[in-house]
Amino acid sequence: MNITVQPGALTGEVRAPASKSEAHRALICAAFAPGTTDLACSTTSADIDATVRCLEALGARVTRTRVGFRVRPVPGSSATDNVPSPHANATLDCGESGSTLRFMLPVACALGTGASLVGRGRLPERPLSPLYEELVAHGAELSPQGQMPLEVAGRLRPGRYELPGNVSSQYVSGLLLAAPLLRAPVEVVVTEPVESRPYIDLTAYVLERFGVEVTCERRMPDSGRGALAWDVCAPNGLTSPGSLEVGGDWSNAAFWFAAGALGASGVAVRGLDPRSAQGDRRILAALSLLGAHVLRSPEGAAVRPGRLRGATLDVSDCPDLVPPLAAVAACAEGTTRICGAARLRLKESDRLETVTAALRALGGSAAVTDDGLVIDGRTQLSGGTVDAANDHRIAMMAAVLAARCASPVTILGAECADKSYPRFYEDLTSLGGAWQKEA
Ligand SMILES: O=C(O)C1=C[C@@H](OP(=O)(O)O)[C@@H](O)[C@H](O)C1
Ligand SMILES: C=C(OP(=O)(O)O)C(=O)O
Repeated sequence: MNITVQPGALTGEVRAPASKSEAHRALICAAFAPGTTDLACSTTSADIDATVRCLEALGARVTRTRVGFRVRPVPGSSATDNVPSPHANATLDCGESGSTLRFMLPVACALGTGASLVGRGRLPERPLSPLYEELVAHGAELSPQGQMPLEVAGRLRPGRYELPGNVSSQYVSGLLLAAPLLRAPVEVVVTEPVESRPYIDLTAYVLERFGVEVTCERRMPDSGRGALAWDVCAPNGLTSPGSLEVGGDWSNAAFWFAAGALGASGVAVRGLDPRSAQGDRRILAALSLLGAHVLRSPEGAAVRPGRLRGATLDVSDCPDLVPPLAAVAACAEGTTRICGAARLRLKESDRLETVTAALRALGGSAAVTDDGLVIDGRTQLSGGTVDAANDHRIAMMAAVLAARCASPVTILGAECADKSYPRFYEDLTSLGGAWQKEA
């Protein structure tokens, strides 16, 4: 689907969709915790649905309720023995979701009943190394990397796992989510710098809601290179909290906050926890640094335009904020340097290239550096055609940039927003955005 968004400021208030990062983690824990878990999760998305599909293929029963999901665990996850016995050799369809693949792979290895992981789009090309090698070193038998289906056999052993901190935090989260299934101590040692660290903390936070203690301490190994070590010991596996709320999604709300900074009288997003474990709530601090006016509330926040000026932004802990931040930087006076973003090359698209291409297509000025972007701001952009490159965050970035364009913005492949935010264009309309589908 190609759409054209008319120039014009957005204004008003929307409710944030449910956090996809929290939903993946809560669904996986619930699928292996004895008893029924009710997850309050107001919306779903293609990525969340991919995790649901994988858990159902293993034997969990997940139903959509009025408020979210009811999860009945994989057979065998009972209060007495709690030894899951999933469907053997299940096909786990991860769709295009990197989180689903990187979380379900260690989980499938820990279950030890064989599985076949499949996926689409850019997913088969997205890296698994060195998680792959660590899994093999601990008893998993995996078909060659880089091709799907990825066949899983063998059974993972507990113990000490070592990973670098600069490829994907999803590797660490996947091992932590698999650890309670092993019933013996698991230690994940991650060499610094540990990028996307808030996502690992979010995993620990959700595991703790399911009765699993996760500790983290800093180590200084003989090599002199610092490391963080996460320890999980869950001899009794997971315990369902009965019900759990999935918070609003700060990563997706960030597009509306960017629209507020680029607009006329501001945009508010409600349904966001100001104390959320999601690292992307730092969007507010970053927009303040760029000169926007931020008003926090217990329910979320509102952002109004200010005198926007360039800044240096280190995004190593919040890579998903780059598209909305780049949109604001493109309209801020002076130069913005985004650093700590090398990993953006490994997302749904090579996001350093696709953000740059999108800004240039709309008349902005941006260039890729070794670990990020340099953006020179303009007060107004021209408008034009952006290829979303099958990347939801590029489509949403282009849509909010229409606020500062002189002529319309056409987005090719705009439907990819469904990956994390199927209601995005409806919410755009409710904020006064005018758009139509192209024939
Ligand atoms: O664990 C998660 O939920 C995520 C971790 C991050 O990935 P990396 O750790 O690979 O940067 C982030 O970009 C992704 O959208 C979601
Ligand atoms: C990179 C993302 O997700 P995933 O890695 O789960 O595909 C994203 O949502 O921007």
